[in-house]
Amino acid sequence: MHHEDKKFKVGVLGATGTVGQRFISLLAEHPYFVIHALGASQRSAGKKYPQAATWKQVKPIPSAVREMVVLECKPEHFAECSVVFSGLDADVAGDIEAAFRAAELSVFSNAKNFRRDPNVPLIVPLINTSHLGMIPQQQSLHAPPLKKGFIVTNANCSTTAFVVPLAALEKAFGPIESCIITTMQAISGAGYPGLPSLDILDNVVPYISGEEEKIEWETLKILGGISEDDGVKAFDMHSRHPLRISASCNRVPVIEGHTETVSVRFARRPPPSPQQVREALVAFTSDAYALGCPSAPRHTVFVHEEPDRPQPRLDRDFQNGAGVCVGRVRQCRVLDIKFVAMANNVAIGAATSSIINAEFAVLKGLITP
Ligand SMILES: NC(=O)C1=CN([C@@H]2O[C@H](COP(=O)(O)OP(=O)(O)OC[C@H]3O[C@@H](n4cnc5c(N)ncnc54)[C@H](OP(=O)(O)O)[C@@H]3O)[C@@H](O)[C@H]2O)C=CC1
Ligand SMILES: N[C@@H](CC(=O)OP(=O)(O)O)C(=O)O
Repeated sequence: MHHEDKKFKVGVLGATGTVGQRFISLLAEHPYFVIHALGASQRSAGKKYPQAATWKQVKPIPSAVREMVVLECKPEHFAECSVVFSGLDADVAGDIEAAFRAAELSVFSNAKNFRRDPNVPLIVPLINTSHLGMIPQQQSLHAPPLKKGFIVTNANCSTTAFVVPLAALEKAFGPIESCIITTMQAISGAGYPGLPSLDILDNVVPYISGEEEKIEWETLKILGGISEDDGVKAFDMHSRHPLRISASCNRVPVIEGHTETVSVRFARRPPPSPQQVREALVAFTSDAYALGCPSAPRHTVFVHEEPDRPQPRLDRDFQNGAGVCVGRVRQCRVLDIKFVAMANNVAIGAATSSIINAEFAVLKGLITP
């Protein structure tokens, strides 16, 4: 679609990390974006990328990136970029992303720092791209008001895996009243080098700091709409139909792909049957795919019929990890319906989400060179 010289120049912040590396792999041959600058910590700045990063992707480092020198994450080094993708450590993402926004850059972030900001969209691109509608208010409330700069976040990777099927079910059958979720999360979710092998091999760790609270809170922002009162917009936090969520999070010895067991109760009585649920999940299509975002998956939710799927090792690369896999849709004797969901935590759980969000923003004219 875009010729090489018409592509948007983009930067990657946190370019040496797990998510940053996935950004680089995905952006290497992107139809809209071309990598122009890479940022990381002072430890990496000044080094050529291959010396700064411990590269762990299946594909080799793209040739153009091999010659790039890593920069400090200062906006002046990224002045020629229109967009930056952030895979920054949350300890530093807040201040750095705010500085990039103030310098009129469009920031698409994986970090948690701005997810709760009342003017920052928290977008899982397969379901709530409409929340981009908050950007003009975010820009106008900034001092001084911004013309091009903004921050868009994407969700926690565990939230992403189950909020997509939840959105599909709410679209088909109305509000969900309660939801119980248990996660089995991959080691790569903890970044590189992650947990020591002696902690995670032959083991399950039943605690991931802050994760359960994030899942329970983020889901409400993502599934809620945007309300408007006296011209002021606000995320409605699913408050018109309160949704109760209980999450239990576990780290398991899987390298990539978060698997989750989910049980839901619908407000509607009688509830839909397992077959109706399966059909609704299959029928669900994202606006991002309909609009033509190049990275959006054809199957937003792929429903497995085999009794032992999805499995992270077998299913995490299906559709380049950009969709959500669901299986074992069946009746729940306590709530209404239960199923298994699996999503690639580094792809749709992280870098792919930011990239689809940015593609959508390009197609909607929200990003200008
Ligand atoms: N991994 C996953 O599945 C998911 C991760 N996330 C979020 O994405 C972000 C990145 O995660 P992940 O890639 O796993 O983390 P990593 O620990 O693998 O990478 C962190 C990155 O941040 C950089 N960094 C650290 N300190 C500084 C600093 N002071 N200034 C500038 N850059 C710095 C590192 O650079 P250097 O190499 O120089 O130290 C590195 O590039 C986090 O906020 C995480 O919570 C979100 C969803 C899923
Ligand atoms: N907490 C996730 C990864 C992560 O970094 O999440 P967040 O971006 O919400 O901090 C995991 O450990 O698998």
